[in-house]
Amino acid sequence: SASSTSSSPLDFPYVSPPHRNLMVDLISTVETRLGSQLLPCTLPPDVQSFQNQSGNTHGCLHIRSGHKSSPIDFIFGSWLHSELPTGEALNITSLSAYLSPSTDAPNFLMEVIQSSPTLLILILDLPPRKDLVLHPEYLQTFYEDTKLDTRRQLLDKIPEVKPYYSSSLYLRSVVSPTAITVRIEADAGGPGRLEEIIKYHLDPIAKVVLGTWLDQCACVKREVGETQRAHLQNRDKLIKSKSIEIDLEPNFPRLFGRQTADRVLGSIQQVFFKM
Ligand SMILES: C=CC1=C(C)/C(=C/C2=NC(=C3\c4[nH]c(Cc5[nH]c(C=O)c(C)c5CC)c(C)c4C(=O)[C@@H]3C(=O)OC)/[C@@H](CCC(=O)O)[C@@H]2C)NC1=O
Repeated sequence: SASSTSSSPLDFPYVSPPHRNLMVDLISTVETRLGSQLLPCTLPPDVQSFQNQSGNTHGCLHIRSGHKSSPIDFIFGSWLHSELPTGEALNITSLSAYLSPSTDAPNFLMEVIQSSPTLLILILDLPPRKDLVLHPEYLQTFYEDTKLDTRRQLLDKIPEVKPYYSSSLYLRSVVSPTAITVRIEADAGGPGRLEEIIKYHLDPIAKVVLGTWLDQCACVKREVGETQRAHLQNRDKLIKSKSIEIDLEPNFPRLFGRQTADRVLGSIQQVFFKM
């Protein structure tokens, strides 16, 4: 149906063209590949797009749940723009996909946080959904055989790329051994340098990681026993609530005011926990 292939209204208006093109390309790749398995976004319009009283902070959120028969739990894309008192702007763009307990394959996570024209943080990973020490075959299948670490090593070669350590030890524990968590400071090369790194390095690498997730995680049948499924359900629930707690709860009330933050977080929880 038309709704299954509708391009999402996420137009990422506040970021540079290479950054916008990357996000739009990734979302259209997901919608093309998985659109037939996804329900349309059912968030209220004032949650799909929201802003603070003074209108200097805007957010846009698009979440599509998978059909009951689909291994996709939901996929969300979002952008957040906040003008800082210094005149600079904070831009956060994200694309995440959560799989349902019918499969134990990894999820997909990408967050790009830009806090100045020359400083960008990239989190790009397939977060594991099973303990890698207890399940070495899981490490082999999703992280060794897919050669994901070569992408991380490629990025490492760029002089402006440095490791990024989230202030949250919990989030550091959630990502995979091949996770890309970097900060890119490109002030030396002038304003165009950061756009160049996004266009020629982040773009192709993000597309390979998403392609790996689509081919090896979202579209592959995995056998999950009853007890394993219950364990997965619990683990997924914990990660979802911790992500909201760490990502959103510290910032949303401050950025949007209590009323808007409560409305948006309430809607997110309804979709995340199928309430
Ligand atoms: C599962 C593994 C995860 C990892 C590894 C992870 C990483 C990080 N996210 C951060 C943030 C972040 N993300 C989003 C998008 C978003 N998140 C959710 C969650 O359900 C929804 C529903 C949406 C769409 C609305 C916003 C709005 C936002 C912030 O404001 C916050 C940030 O940038 O502050 C500067 C950072 C916080 C910790 C830190 O400062 O180090 C850190 C980099 N977040 C994970 O979930």
